[in-house]
Amino acid sequence: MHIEIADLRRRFGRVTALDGVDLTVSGGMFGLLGTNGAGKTTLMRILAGVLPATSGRVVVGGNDLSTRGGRVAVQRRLGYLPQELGLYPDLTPTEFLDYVGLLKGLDDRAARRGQVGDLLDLVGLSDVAGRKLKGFSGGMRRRVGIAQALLGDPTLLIVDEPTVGLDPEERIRFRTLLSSLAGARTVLLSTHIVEDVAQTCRQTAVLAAGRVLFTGQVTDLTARAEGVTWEIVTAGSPPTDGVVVSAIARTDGTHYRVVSPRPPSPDAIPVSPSLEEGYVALMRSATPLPVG
Ligand SMILES: Nc1ncnc2c1ncn2[C@@H]1O[C@H](COP(=O)(O)OP(=O)(O)OP(=O)(O)O)[C@@H](O)[C@H]1O
Repeated sequence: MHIEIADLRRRFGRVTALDGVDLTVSGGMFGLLGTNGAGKTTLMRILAGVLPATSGRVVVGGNDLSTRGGRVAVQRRLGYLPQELGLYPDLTPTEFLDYVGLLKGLDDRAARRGQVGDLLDLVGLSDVAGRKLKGFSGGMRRRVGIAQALLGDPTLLIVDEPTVGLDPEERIRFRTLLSSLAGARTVLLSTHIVEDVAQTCRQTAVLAAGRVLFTGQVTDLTARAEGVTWEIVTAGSPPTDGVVVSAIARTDGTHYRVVSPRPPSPDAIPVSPSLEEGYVALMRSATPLPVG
């Protein structure tokens, strides 16, 4: 589903959460990166039709979100997993999904129950379908969350920071699930975890202080750190020039990877960057250096 955003602004009192966002999203999985407070949740909530924009234009699948008709049309084709999804602790996943299905207008009881069963299968929760939600781990809760978002077979799936707080194994499992859902759908994934985008998305955008700093192919964001990423191996003190992205202690010394416009030491070796290093290079180039 095609999304077109033009000069989108949203203020909360004196806080400007979105400050003139222009963005185009087409099918597949799209990663929205940004630090805490960058405006990701605000953008997701506007796209989901639960928060109005202050100004600007958002068109989703040909529907203008500034009109009620447009919002209703989009909500019919939308699945949304907000950052904080309230689950009813005394319900089982089957009961919870059945309830959300009713709210989404899936009136045919047998068809709804069928869909709930299929979705529990898809997210790997069939074995615990009869257990109360209050005993579920963070990863299991997130999987219930994605199942409720998928009720009604939406063509657009919006997921806000879905991997926060998950252990590494759960995180990998969850993002693999998201990738598998992106085939025929557009999946918009908001996150501050660069690795989630590196592993799942071809297209990405980076938000900072309510503005789009970058939008395009993930490989082009990685390329931002081309020629400015270095490796240094030393048993001495850490490099002070540039941003140290990783430090791994090995028998021959600590291996530092550094993003810096200049070689951070005479024996620094230029290396191929990762997406995380591309992100760091972008953020660094966008941050004015302190004067003096
Ligand atoms: N309902 C609100 N009332 C007042 N300020 C808000 C509201 N929602 C968001 N903001 C402010 O807007 C800015 C953007 O917030 P937003 O939650 O969209 O960022 P984010 O990128 O999703 O960050 P996080 O990853 O921390 O959720 C922040 O300064 C935040 O404090």
